[in-house]
Amino acid sequence: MRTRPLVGVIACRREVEGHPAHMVTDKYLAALRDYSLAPVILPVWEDGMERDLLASLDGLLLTGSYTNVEPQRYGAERAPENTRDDPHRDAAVLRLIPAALDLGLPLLGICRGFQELNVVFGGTLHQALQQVPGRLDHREPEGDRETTYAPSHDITLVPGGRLAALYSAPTSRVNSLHQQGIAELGPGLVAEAVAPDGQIEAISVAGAPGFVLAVQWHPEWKPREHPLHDALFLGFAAACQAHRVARTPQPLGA
Ligand SMILES: N[C@@H](CCC(=O)NCCCC(=O)O)C(=O)O
Repeated sequence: MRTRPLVGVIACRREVEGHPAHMVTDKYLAALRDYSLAPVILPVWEDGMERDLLASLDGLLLTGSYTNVEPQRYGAERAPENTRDDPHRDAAVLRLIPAALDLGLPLLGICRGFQELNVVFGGTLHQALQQVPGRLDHREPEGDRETTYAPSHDITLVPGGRLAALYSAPTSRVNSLHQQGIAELGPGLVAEAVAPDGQIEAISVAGAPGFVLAVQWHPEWKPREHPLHDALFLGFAAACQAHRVARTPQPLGA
């Protein structure tokens, strides 16, 4: 009897040894495992298989990536600083998100995944926050992984929001490894946390019945050591577990 909820994890398209490949860095998969979730890597195809894939899953994780959503997806000209694309992922995720929401699947977006949710809802992105007057430089600090994923700026949670319902403190301090960020928030999305410079750092979908949250930072980095990251994954895991129970036929008389 399967006990762990299955969570789809979107891949990035890469080339490995000259072959097209699908890639997910291990920390996303390890974080799901550490919260008793079973990760399933989802290929980034455009063949309409998303509903078949999602129908057997209990959650969807949209990971970060060093690539960016192509600017034409939100009607912008490419900025010179915007040099890394993944059109396969763009095409796949822009189909996966509506399908997951339609199925009522718990959804957690991280960094690029956060930006993807905004673009799917018709929002736009700053392509180089460090060039935007009044914005901090949100790019990752120089150093080893412990340095780059260490908390680097504060966030303030929006009182009464979905994120605040998971984590009671009004502020936290999060890591920051992104050059892009929300410019215009997509219609139907709700800001859940902001940085000191006003940059939106967490969003949810207005009226979504279940767990649908996306964050600009990286909670998958040692989540058990950071109370807010831990609260996010505990909330996501509980939602995926509830989805699995609801999907699993109960024996008569149970
Ligand atoms: N490319 C976008 C999103 C940044 C992002 O997802 N970074 C991920 C770093 C690698 C990882 O931890 O997965 C931007 O620059 O804003």
